[in-house]
Amino acid sequence: MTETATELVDSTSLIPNLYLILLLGIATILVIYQFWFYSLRQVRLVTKIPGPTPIPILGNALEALGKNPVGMMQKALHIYKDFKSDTLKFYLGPKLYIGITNPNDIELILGSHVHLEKSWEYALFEPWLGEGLLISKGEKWRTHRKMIAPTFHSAILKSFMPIFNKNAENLIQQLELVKGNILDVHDYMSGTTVDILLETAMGVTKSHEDNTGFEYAKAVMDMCHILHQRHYKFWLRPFFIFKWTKMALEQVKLLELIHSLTRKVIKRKKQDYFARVAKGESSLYKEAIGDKSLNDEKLNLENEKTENYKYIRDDLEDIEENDVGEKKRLAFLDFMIEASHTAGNKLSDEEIKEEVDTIMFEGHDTTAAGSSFVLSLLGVHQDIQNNCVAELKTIFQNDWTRPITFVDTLQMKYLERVIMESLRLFPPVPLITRKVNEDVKLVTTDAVIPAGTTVIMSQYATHRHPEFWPNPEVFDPDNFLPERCQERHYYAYFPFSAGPRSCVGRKYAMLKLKVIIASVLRKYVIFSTKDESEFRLQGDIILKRADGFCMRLEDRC
Ligand code: HEM
Repeated sequence: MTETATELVDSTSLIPNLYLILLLGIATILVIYQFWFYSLRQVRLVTKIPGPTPIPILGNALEALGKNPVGMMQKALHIYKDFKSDTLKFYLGPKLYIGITNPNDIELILGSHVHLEKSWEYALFEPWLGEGLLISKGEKWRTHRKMIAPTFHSAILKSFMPIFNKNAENLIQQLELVKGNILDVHDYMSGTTVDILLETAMGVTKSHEDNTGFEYAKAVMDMCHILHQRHYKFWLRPFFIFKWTKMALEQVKLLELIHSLTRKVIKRKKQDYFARVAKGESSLYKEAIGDKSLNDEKLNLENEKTENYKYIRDDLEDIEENDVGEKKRLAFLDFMIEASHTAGNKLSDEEIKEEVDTIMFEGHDTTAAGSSFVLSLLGVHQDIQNNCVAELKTIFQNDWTRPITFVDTLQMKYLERVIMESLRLFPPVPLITRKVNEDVKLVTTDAVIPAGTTVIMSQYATHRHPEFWPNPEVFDPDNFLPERCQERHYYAYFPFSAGPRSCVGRKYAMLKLKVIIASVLRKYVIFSTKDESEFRLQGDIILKRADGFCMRLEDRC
């Protein structure tokens, strides 16, 4: 053989060798990875918990790849049904997630004063909400919650009734233009909810501030849209990737608009506050917290009474019906400014801004989806719609168009059950997560959830748990008759979460839902264009119908 021929043979035999070395290298890395992975304490502790088999390095991430929110929801439900287990585990990379659906286990997390920390996924909200109530932790969360909870006091909520009524009337005027046609009611609910929040949280209407109120409302809706996108397109979650996208530029603009208006309004509201103090006006916030400041023990008792038990029955019953005068009709923001000037409290302007932004975010999409599901279900279940109307007739008798009073809402017992049942089948927040910082021994299995794990609790799954709900898939408002509630495990139903970190706005939400839905029902008969089994759900931050909340409204004679 010539010298050139030998060189050629040597160089071609080198190529397969390189592949072989590369393959061997990868195999060795994978073996070492698997060895390391299975030696982790968190992995060893949960071997008894079932779940899809993770692949090296990626864990179970491929299950979600290429899926839109509808596909994600379907995939999650398939996995849950396939394993037929109350406890499931999965991994994103080496990160462990455990889903629990049995109320006895959920109580260990939600009922605890220890497991209060949100998981890292909530960081997505930080650029908008800063360290507002939804994501703050530790002492900051405790002190802020203590200051802010009284701003949702019944006396204050009652003062919002005229705003709820005025916006319900505006809604009806918009619906008048499209009655008889097929419409997506969510568009209308979303707009109305944002308008109501603008007024009740910030004291701003769309006509205020040279159109800035209008722009603000739109910016809130657009920001919610960006958050939803980042939620399911999980590769957009890390900021170092997201910051290169067009969406990030849009987010910067939207947040500039949102934050600058909030700051401007805070400045103006502070001047109003000092003017009220100079005039010696009495404070509704002080009335709400009572003369004594709330000490921790009282706060805990309040939590147990209201957060854990009362809202399942009529959480508004404790309010007397005496009118709150026009001059006292203030917004949450005014009350927060008062709170920040109440002895013992500390709340900077920036912190007030974060809390107002949090209310705008938390209160918007949740109630828009909640009310849209109620209307969709009433459109399907004509008999239940008729029962609601019969109740409204006994309340309003011959005066079918007058504004809805607070006392009226207390009498809407059947409608309340309808709303609760809708929140059971279609909870606007379909799952919540917590990071546990200590090991948690579960009640329903031998397993221990290791410290550092993200625990997922799905309202959607637990609200349909056959052990706790006799006909879980059937829409039956009587599930919320007092006697049935008493028999059921308290943590079988938690649309507003439960325990010390539950939704601070739940009474506000229930009151607003009653006014909006009763207003629509007084005016229109609702016809759904689809049967309930045809609703296509998308598992986003907020549960929605991917097929739209389509219905037709006809005049109720
Ligand atoms: C149907 C309507 C609503 C539903 C289903 C709902 C549900 C929830 C849920 C499940 C949580 C716990 C979230 C978590 O742990 O990650 C929560 C928290 C919260 N919600 Fe709501 N919510 C609703 C309406 C509202 C409204 C109208 C407001 C304000 C006006 C509000 C303000 C808040 C706030 C500030 C928190 C954080 C509480 C804390 O961490 O201490 N929510 N909500």
